[in-house]
Amino acid sequence: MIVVEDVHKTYRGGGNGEVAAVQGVSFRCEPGRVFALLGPNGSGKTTLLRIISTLMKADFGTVEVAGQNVREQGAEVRKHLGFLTGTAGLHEKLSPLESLEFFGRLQGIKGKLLTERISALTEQFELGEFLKRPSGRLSMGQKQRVMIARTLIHDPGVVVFDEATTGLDVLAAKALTDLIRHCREEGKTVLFSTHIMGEVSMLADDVTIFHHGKQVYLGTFEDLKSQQVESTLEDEFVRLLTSEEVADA
Ligand SMILES: Nc1ncnc2c1ncn2[C@@H]1O[C@H](COP(=O)(O)OP(=O)(O)OP(=O)(O)O)[C@@H](O)[C@H]1O
Repeated sequence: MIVVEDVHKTYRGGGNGEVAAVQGVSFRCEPGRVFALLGPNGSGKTTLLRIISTLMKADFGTVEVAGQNVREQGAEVRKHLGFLTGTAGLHEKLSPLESLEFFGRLQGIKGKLLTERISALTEQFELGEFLKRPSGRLSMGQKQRVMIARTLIHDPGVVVFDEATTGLDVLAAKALTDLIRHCREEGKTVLFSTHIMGEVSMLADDVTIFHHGKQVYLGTFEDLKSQQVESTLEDEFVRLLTSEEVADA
């Protein structure tokens, strides 16, 4: 479970003055459901996901992951959470096996348990053929599978994907969408960000739409569809964004 309550974050300094990236956001992601954070570029998605993943602190508001407060119990939160971003990379010289061992140890897993986790993930993501090859010599799709396995090494109950399909071809993107469905079947809490409505309609049970750091929609995907005014969901997404701009003006 992820509970986000009235979170605010403003970037200060850096030459561009103040940027109010997240402005009073609240929602709840339930176990066994997939929650999508949909928004255009610069709407605050990454900022919020970094706060949820303990990589950044909010100015105001609270976030709980698996019942733990991200500000006060960061280490505990990280035990329950896997975080994958589209910009994540692998150390070129380390093999997938070495990466998995390294990240497993970082999560406090060792010995027989670590060996068992690595062999389960090797099977699930078909890493066997290149498990000991330096990562610099893997294809994009192979690297992506290793990064997913690395994210899941500690079998987290909560999984967060930040624009994780960016730059992937259809097969690699499909592997990721299959994984998201698999996580839901296993009863995990899944939160993913995207700027693509098609990914939301393929995967999400619940959705919030971000614009300029504020929520212009929060509810189930079914309700979004049933309240739709425009003929396509893509047009409905644009309508929700532009009506918020009009309201702000
Ligand atoms: N470190 C930073 N310093 C100053 N401003 C920042 C910083 N990081 C992000 N911003 C600004 O905060 C706003 C929200 O950015 P964020 O990256 O959270 O959005 P996003 O929805 O993830 O965008 P994208 O889809 O392009 O990745 C943007 O206006 C961005 O320029």
